[in-house]
Amino acid sequence: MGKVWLASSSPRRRELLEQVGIPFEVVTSTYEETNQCYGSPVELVERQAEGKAMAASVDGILQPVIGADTIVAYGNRVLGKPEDEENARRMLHLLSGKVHSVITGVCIRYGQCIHTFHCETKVHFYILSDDDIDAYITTGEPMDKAGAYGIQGKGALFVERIEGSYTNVVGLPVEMVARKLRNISEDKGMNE
Ligand SMILES: Cc1cn([C@H]2C[C@H](O)[C@@H](COP(=O)(O)OP(=O)(O)OP(=O)(O)O)O2)c(=O)[nH]c1=O
Repeated sequence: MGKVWLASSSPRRRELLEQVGIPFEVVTSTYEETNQCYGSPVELVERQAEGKAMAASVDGILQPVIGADTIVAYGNRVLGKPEDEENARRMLHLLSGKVHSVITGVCIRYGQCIHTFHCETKVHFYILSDDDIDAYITTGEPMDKAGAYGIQGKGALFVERIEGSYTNVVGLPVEMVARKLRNISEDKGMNE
């Protein structure tokens, strides 16, 4: 199948593909994200993942193009990346001592075919003090991450346990992606 094209500016998604040895190139996507939830959180992330994959500047290529979108869902609230430090503080207060979901939508566009799926991980947070939250915000780590924390960084100290995929929380469920890519390439082989 050769290299996949990753329509993402997220360093985490690159690192995850590198970690498991999936060869890739990064391409830019002109898709404008929204956290307006017109349907369920799953519909939102899947639609945004499709938008990112479809808006990647790779017309006519024969390799798979991957777009992904990660959000935090708590009750009926959808948390994307915080707009500012105050917003990050509010998000972390909301998640303190509670269980939330991290949902990543993934779209793999391959020729005329679009394969869209999602992965959900439940994350249990310890109770966080105001001091914990303030100290964390000064690290700058929350600002480019959905839900205002990074499980792969200092945010790990907030997490009591997770149920489901760890890589999904970091931004790309690579175990699902690898399996889907293998299925896609096997189907393609059979159809040739
Ligand atoms: C919950 C959580 C999220 N995140 C990150 C993963 C995603 O990069 C980010 C959510 O933002 P996204 O909009 O999914 O992705 P992005 O804007 O970083 O990259 P692109 O749209 O170009 O693909 O939050 C972590 O790194 N660690 C975590 O623990």
